[in-house]
Amino acid sequence: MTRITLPSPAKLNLFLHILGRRPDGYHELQTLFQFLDYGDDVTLSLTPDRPGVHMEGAIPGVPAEDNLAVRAAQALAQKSPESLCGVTIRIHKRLPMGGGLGGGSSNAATTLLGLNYLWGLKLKLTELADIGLALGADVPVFVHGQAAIAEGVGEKLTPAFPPEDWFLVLQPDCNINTGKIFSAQGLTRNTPKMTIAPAFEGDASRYRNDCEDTVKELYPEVRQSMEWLTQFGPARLTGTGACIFGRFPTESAARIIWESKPSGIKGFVAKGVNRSPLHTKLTELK
Ligand SMILES: C[C@@](CO)(OP(=O)(O)O)[C@H](O)COP(=O)(O)OP(=O)(O)OC[C@H]1O[C@@H](n2ccc(N)nc2=O)[C@H](O)[C@@H]1O
Ligand SMILES: Nc1ncnc2c1ncn2[C@@H]1O[C@H](COP(=O)(O)OP(=O)(O)O)[C@@H](O)[C@H]1O
Repeated sequence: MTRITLPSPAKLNLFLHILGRRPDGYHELQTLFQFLDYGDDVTLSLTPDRPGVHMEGAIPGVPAEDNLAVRAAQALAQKSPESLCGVTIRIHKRLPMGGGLGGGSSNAATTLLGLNYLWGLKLKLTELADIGLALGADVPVFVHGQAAIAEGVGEKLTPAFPPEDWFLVLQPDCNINTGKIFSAQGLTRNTPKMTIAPAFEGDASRYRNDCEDTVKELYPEVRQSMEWLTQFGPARLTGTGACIFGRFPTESAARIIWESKPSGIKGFVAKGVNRSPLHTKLTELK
């Protein structure tokens, strides 16, 4: 096979607690990741006549050399001593950038797994996750493809099995810089570490996103969307935002609210899944 198109799903942080700050300035987290059956598509085409890693169709605002998918392919190529044939990467982007849905990290993970397959490298998931961690804290969970509680800065993963509900995700019209949120003065940084059952049957009110108050204060667009969605039930921020989500037991319940949303706000309805659609697709191919 010389060409493959693979899903690159979104993630939600169903909760995100900040436990403290490390001496290097990074924050210790405890967060629950679940995937959505919605995301980008990544097409990888081997180019035997053209060595190197190339992008086809640029992503606005992201130079090819900074694209996490390109960087992932280059890092993977370095792992292999034998000469590999070139690759062209094309990304069909549906996920907003800087939305807290992990699109860039997911593109990197899909590229790592896809090229491991096309190049026949046979690296283990743990090896691919290590390569991915150097690109971003969220890459390893996408590489492993199982919903998980993440600790540390996101690298210590424990498989989790939260309910696979439906979500209405709203995309407030602002781009949030993760570093700005983590450096905010009023950010909660002392949430106690919890013991969490993998089935995650706990009382949801014990869990929250510690970035939420800071983000709502700095970005009124997020506060307004949150106020609107909260009319129908609890709404929460994913990652450091800007996207927020509400949870629903059925697709139709989520769609009814989606259809009544204020004009101008973007978003989508998707199902939460504990196994990444990327891994489901790769299993079908093998
Ligand atoms: C917090 C999460 C939860 O999923 O947010 P989202 O990116 O999804 O919104 C991620 O772990 C984000 O991880 P990652 O994607 O690696 O963060 P980056 O954008 O590289 O971080 C930008 C800056 O935020 C700060 N930062 C980031 C992560 C962390 N655990 N502690 C920090 O203090 C650091 O100053 C870092 O330089
Ligand atoms: N393939 C990519 N897709 C999206 N963003 C990318 C990509 N490669 C690099 N980036 C950069 O990573 C940043 C974070 O993007 P993304 O992972 O989509 O959001 P978040 O980390 O908030 O979930 C973007 O603002 C962009 O500059």
